[in-house]
Amino acid sequence: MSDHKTDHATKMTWVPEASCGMARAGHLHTRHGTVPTPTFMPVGTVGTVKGMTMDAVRSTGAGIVLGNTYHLMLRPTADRVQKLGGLHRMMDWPGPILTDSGGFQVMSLGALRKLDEDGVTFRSHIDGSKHRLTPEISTDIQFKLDATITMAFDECPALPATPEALRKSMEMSMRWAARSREAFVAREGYGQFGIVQGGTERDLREYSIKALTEIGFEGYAIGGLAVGEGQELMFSTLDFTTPMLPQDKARYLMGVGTPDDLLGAVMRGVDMFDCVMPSRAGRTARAYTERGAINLRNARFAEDTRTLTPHDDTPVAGRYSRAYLHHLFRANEMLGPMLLTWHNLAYYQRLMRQIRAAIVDGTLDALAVKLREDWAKGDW
Ligand SMILES: CNc1nc2cc3c(=O)[nH]c(N)nc3c(CCc3ccccc3)c2[nH]1
Repeated sequence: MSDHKTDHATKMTWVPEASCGMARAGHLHTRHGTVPTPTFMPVGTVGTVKGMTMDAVRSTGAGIVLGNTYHLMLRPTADRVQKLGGLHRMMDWPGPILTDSGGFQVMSLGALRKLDEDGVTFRSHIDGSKHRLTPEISTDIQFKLDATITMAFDECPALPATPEALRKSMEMSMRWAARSREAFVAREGYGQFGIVQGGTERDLREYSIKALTEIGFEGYAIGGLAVGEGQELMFSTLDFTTPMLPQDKARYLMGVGTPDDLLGAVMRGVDMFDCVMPSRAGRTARAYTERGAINLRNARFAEDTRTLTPHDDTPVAGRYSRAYLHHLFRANEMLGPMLLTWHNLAYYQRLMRQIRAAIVDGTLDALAVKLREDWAKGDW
């Protein structure tokens, strides 16, 4: 008797369109719409992409936004989000939403925590109250949030770590992945992603992929990276990890990254990305441009009448001078972080569109050379 739960494959599918070397262009079809990949997903941790209305987020071309089990279970709680109609209704975002499972945030945010085979007990960084996350609790919270894509509950070990410690952590995450899948309620157009662990060890990554693909998920995330290992180790880990993943499922590299990280990871077969950098940089006067990043608090921008980028495809890009943004940040005006977050997210979306178009017309290698040259040139 087959296990009906896992056989009842949800209709979330990733369909390839073109490839260029290891890079792929495709579409992710979900209950809340279809998203072209490669795609960059803005982080909306507590039900908001900080400083942005969802109309502004949509204007950048973003397709999927992220939410966070850890933050939302603490405030306003999963039950209240469910009462408010789920994240889509509460945030007024009709597109797909991916929520992380919370384990990563507990490790990096939760002050005191106790980890055991069953799950993790931790105290809220907001009011010190005690909470518990297990694969079942995390999966149920993501159901109440009405996440389009649910992430398996895992442990993301800090690097550097010994191969033995990485193996123990990865094996527990694989047991948790099976429990997460068991707790997942399959619905038309919804999906659950398994998270590959194993640090930078090829044999552990191989074991993890085997375990996850035997369980069967609608997509696979590469976890355990972007935790300080550096770009070289991240890329070398991708070099042997992505080829072992199923060709017909989306791959999501968690927590990545800078524009140069995105380019290199797409060229190594990754389809989906998330990173707080463009948003966080927007709040700290750091602007991403075609010529690298610049700090708008710097006095050299005080009378610089140029815009941030030659493109004028967003309400921000072609309208505001560097001098004005410099003034807003010096004056600590809230419009500064709002406009610069908008600009940075639009830059990331424009970059992903450029990369995707180059995959489709087979010119990705030439684009990579051009992008890296321009980033190295420094301000235009
Ligand atoms: C910045 N680097 C970074 N490395 C990560 C590794 C993991 C990992 O191994 N497991 C899980 N579950 N998440 C990770 C995350 C968080 C990504 C996220 C944040 C916000 C919303 C939705 C998703 C990571 N982020």
